[in-house]
Amino acid sequence: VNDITVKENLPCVNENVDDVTEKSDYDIKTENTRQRIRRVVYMHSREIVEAANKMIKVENRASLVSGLIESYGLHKYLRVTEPRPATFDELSIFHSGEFLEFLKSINDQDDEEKYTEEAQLYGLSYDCPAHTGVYDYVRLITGATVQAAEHLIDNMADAAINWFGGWHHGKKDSAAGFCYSNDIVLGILKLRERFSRVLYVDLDLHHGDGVEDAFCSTNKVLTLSVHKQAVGFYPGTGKVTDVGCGKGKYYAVNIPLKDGIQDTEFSTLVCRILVKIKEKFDPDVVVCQCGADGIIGDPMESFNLTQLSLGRCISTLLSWKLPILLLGGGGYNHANTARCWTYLTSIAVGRKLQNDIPEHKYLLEYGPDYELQITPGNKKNDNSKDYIQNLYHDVLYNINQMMTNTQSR
Ligand SMILES: CC1(C)CN(C2CCCC2)C(=O)N1c1ccccc1/C=C/C(=O)NO
Ligand SMILES: [Zn+2]
Repeated sequence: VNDITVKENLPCVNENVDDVTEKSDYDIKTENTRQRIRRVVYMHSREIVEAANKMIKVENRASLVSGLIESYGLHKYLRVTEPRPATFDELSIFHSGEFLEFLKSINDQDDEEKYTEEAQLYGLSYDCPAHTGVYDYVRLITGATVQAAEHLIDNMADAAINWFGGWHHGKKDSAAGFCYSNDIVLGILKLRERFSRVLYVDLDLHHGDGVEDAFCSTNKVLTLSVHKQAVGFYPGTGKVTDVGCGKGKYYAVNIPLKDGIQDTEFSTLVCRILVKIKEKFDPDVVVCQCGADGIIGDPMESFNLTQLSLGRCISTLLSWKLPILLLGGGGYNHANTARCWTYLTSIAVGRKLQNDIPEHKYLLEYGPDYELQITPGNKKNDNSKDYIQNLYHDVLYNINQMMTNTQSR
């Protein structure tokens, strides 16, 4: 699918492009021909949807996400790109050879034999089982994220989307938290081949520990994670005092929150912190993990967000006009996750969407309202005003300790 020619989409503009002031017809015409329509690469193929569908705990979610995006006709505004599997060597840029050899060895086994001693060693256990074909799955998902990054490096796109990626708990030598590899770390390492400073933003309900750990001692990658923090809640890391180490001290930023936070409070806090980080760190490229398990209706039953929160964060990041990589992640209410990522895709391409879910194969999954917009619940908000105020100041204090990009050069 080629990206649309400008004349076709004259009436619609990217909502982030500055408004055209009063101009003559000629100016408006030339203005529109010159107007930047964001080039958005969208990683998608039947093969990756089928592989992602098989992932336990998110069965069939991939079909819902890609089905809803197509039902709104958004693929007409996207550069749909078939992902290629990552090679063993590409995966070993971050993951250990032993871990990869193990994943390869169990790829063709059927499910029973997997809970061996060795499996436990690599983070695969009863509550994080590896299904048949797990190595093929890891190659495809990770290859898609790395390839999306390559499009940004080659300036083939202004934004790149891989809703099948975003597995932020993956460790160098083990699976963790249902992440069998860490596609995000490999995507960031790919971006670092070309970009000097990478900003990583993690909007998932859970702390992005795998990505933070991988880059905790460098000042070239700033990791920002906003997540739930509660006793016994996975993974348990990500306190506001967790700021990174060595040369990377103050280049890890954590925003730990309690249950019940809503759109306005969440997006105001995150966007104010993003603006401060932009000023101090001056990133060249952005990677954003858009995990949707903080949305109301998710079985995690924690935050009280709708897709508007993530939308406001993405709009802020897009307004910076930096190359940006958007990734998926958690999200266990599959219809709401599809609603969220379809909405974010529409912001990236600058198209407004009707609230009625279009007629398509999975329409029934969106009952009983059949609407795109998610309605906030009336959960108690455990985040007091004081807690949010103090948290904001603590986070700002940490950011101000960061050497400005000029000082640290
Ligand atoms: C098994 C699933 C992934 C699903 N789930 C819920 C929702 C639906 C059924 C119970 C969990 O708590 N999970 C987990 C179990 C152990 C460790 C981590 C996670 C989730 C990680 C995550 O989302 N990171 O972003
Ligand atoms: Zn999560």
